[in-house]
Amino acid sequence: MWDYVKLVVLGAVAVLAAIAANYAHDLPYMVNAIVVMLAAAITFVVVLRGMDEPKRVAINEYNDGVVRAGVIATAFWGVVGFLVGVVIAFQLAFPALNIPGVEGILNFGRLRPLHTSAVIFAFGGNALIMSAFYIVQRTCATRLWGGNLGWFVFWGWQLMIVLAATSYVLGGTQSKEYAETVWYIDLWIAVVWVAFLLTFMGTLIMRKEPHIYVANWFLLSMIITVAMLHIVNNLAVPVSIFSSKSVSAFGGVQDAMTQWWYGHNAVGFFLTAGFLGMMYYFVPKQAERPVFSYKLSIIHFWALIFLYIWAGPHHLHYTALPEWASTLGMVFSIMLWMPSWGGMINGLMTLSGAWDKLRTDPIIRMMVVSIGFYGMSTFEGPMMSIKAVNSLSHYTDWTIGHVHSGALGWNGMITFGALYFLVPRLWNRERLYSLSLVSWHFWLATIGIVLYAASMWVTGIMEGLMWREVDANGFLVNAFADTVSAKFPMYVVRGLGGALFLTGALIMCYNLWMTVRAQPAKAPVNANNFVPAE
Ligand code: HEM
Ligand code: HEM
Ligand SMILES: [Cu+2]
Repeated sequence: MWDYVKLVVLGAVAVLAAIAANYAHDLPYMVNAIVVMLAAAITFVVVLRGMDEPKRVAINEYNDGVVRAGVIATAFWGVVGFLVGVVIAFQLAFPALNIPGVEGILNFGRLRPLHTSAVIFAFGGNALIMSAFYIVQRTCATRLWGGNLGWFVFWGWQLMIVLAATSYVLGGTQSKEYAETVWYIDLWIAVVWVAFLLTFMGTLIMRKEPHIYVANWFLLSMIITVAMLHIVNNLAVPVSIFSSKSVSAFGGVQDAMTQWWYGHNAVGFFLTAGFLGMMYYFVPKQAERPVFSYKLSIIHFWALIFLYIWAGPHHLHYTALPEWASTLGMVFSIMLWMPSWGGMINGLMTLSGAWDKLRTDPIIRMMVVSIGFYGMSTFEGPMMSIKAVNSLSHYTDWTIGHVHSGALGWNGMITFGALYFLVPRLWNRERLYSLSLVSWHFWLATIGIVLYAASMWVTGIMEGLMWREVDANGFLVNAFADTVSAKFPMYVVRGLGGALFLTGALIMCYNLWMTVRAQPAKAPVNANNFVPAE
């Protein structure tokens, strides 16, 4: 019966999407409608073919299939996102790479949001979803709640990524940074995200373990806050149901403030709180030590979520924003330094008594460097939020360097650590294929990040100073183009740093692939964790 309902819904969606494609006002809308039509049609066939198959029941407590899929998606989108990053880095160094014939699709302006969304939402998002599903099952000692809802979240998220990517390159955007997706994709994100919340909450409620481990607090706060930020920032009225264009519910400085309330907390909850959830689970596991101070982790949690939400105005210093709001953002950002370092210390000190592992275990080394970069970027951030500093750093590459020491160092490295931790366990392998390849990855990534961050500090401070320089009569000394040409060598260095980082990620993919293919399986396994129902 349920399968018939699904078929009717999917069939209807496919037909409606075809009609929408026919009436489309613009190209991104039409292509998106065709993608939806194909996705619905493929799902229709999958459901239809599955109808005759005997239903199976789980014997194993955990639903690991969806986590395995998440691991593959994380690695895949990571490589795609880093590759686009390297391309746009070289486009900035060599403008000729904005190739004339395909300029409308592959120029810097179209590829930049493709990069940011690919790394944050496709790579980071899949990393968060799969770790949340893994961690919540382990720490609650129960199977993921909601039957196939976890799979809906997984595939719904991949569909979102494909829709976003195809619309960006064709010019579909609502021009809000990190929230470029047009209105109907935003609606879909809300649906998938609520399903994610339900799966996670349902599992927490069904838990067999009385205590809720702190990693789950971080993950849950991430899911709830992102839902709130996403919905408010994307409030808009579509121009037509057949158009990708919409009009924002906010205007002027209110629009800017809402956007940076969103943008800052996307960093605070998506790229920080969620990844801290990963840290609080995977670091103690890999180190085989308990969290250094559980009490500190609770203080860290409440202080972090209370302070983060107020700091958004530091993105709008010296704009039309009222002075008091800007000062408020600055003060909360500076206070934020403390819980951030509390978390860093808690992560690092978890290794106390196991420091020797730094020599023997390249995965721990990766996690430690990740926490180190977390500490560094959460020191740099509060400093940049001070108005006097921001008047130099804002609009310069210093911001870009700050972003990537957080993104590559913290988010990238902790995710790599988690992937190395998970693959042997999820595929029942004795060990990773090669630890020396992990070491190679570690060094390539670390050197890549250092090249990236250092070159951006140099260009950032240099261009900030050049923009300020005035002669004795008060006239500006440098034209904007002078700063651009002065930055050229450093842009090449940044591109090379990115290429090293990407190479490391490719080595990781090979290593993980060989772990699954070539390593002996552990004692008897029932790969699917399923048996026939009778
Ligand atoms: C191979 C690795 C990477 C390279 C080469 C790279 C390169 C770039 C480049 C060239 C830009 C545009 C800078 C500009 O407009 O001046 C950029 C922006 C950005 N990238 Fe990356 N990136 C990489 C990885 C990542 C990762 C892993 C993340 C996040 C998890 C990330 C997040 C961002 C963000 C948020 C921006 C926008 C920054 C802003 O507007 O201030 N990148 N990246
Ligand atoms: C205590 C923690 C942090 C504070 C107070 C902070 C503060 C800041 C400040 C002041 C800016 C520059 C705003 C501007 O001049 O436009 C900024 C930009 C940014 N930061 Fe942080 N930061 C922190 C941590 C992080 C971390 C850990 C990450 C990444 C994982 C990160 C990602 C970003 C991004 C993506 C931007 C660029 C936004 C844009 O203009 O597109 N921040 N941050
Ligand atoms: Cu911010």
